[in-house]
Amino acid sequence: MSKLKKLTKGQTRRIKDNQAKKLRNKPEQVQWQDTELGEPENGTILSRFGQHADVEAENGDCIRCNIRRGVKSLVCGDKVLWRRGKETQHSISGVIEAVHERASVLSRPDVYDGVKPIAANITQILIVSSVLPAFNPDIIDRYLVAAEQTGITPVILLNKTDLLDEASKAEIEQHLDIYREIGYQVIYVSNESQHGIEELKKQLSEHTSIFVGQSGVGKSTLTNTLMPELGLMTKIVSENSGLGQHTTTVARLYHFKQGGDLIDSPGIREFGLWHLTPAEVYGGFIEFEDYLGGCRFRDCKHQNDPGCALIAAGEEMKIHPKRLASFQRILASLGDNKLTSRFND
Ligand SMILES: Nc1nc2c(ncn2[C@@H]2O[C@H](COP(=O)(O)OP(=O)(O)OP(=O)(O)O)[C@@H](O)[C@H]2O)c(=O)[nH]1
Ligand SMILES: [Zn+2]
Repeated sequence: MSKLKKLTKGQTRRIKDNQAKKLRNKPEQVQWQDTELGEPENGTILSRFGQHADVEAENGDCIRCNIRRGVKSLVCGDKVLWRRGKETQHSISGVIEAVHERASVLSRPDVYDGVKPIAANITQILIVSSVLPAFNPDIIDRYLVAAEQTGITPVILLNKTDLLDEASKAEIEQHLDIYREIGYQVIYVSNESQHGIEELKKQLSEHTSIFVGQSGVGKSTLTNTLMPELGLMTKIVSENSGLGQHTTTVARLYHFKQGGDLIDSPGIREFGLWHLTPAEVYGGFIEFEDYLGGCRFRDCKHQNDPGCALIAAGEEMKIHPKRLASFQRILASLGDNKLTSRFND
């Protein structure tokens, strides 16, 4: 362990100079007087960048705002109270005063703060799967566990149904029926044949959704099918210098024409890869709840331990053996049942 050395005078001065420089380089900070602001209005955060956020007003206007210092946490999807600036010559045209209570929050692990919220008020997580890359129930189960952690409803989507042949269809349908029996909703779609797209549009219309799933299952293609105008919009924003860098990394809320919202960002697409504890995995297999605490040993690993209530339930077909096997594989993959995280390594 190295001891912290006292800073020299020169080091202290350089740190101060750097801090002063940072403050000078800060983006435009408008100091609003109370009389320069309109009445508080409700709005939704479309995207947050550092000291600023884009708010959507109830009339659909998009206004770039400052954030009051008292607002401790603000992310895409937050419902806020904000005030419009009466002066319109600034690029920043309002102030966010307060955040309404969140119905849900999606957070990712963070080395400094433990967890960091990245989006709020998501009501539905669409777990996208396909036949190419091969249908993989273990990955779906892992996403289900992560979704259950957030309390946000997951829906399972099988994409690329145009690629299903008779043999693979029977096998996959059988597996998806297991999810239906547990109580999850399953939707079949294809971007290619448009099969199920109308049903999907209906499913999205009353919700704020995110698409998750392994690479190549068709999340981007689905987004393009549902929002053909989005590809164009992203391009225009990226070309508008100064804003482009934000649009590619920061979570942003988009509207579907037919109703409903989508939140997307590279960070959100990493959802499900975040660390899990054995207890979280157990909690994420919702049909195992009845057996919680029923094992003979308190530290039962549910692998081949004597008196394991889950193994007994699997043998009696009270829980599906395929789900039990997947549960056991996920637990084993956590590595010695210790916390594992790519972020905390
Ligand atoms: N046959 C068929 N191919 C599809 C369908 N949907 C998407 N694809 C193809 O699948 C490939 C991967 O699609 P993407 O939309 O890039 O997948 P993604 O999930 O966004 O992948 P990442 O961006 O890596 O996370 C592309 O070549 C698509 O053309 C479909 O319904 N049927
Ligand atoms: Zn057990």
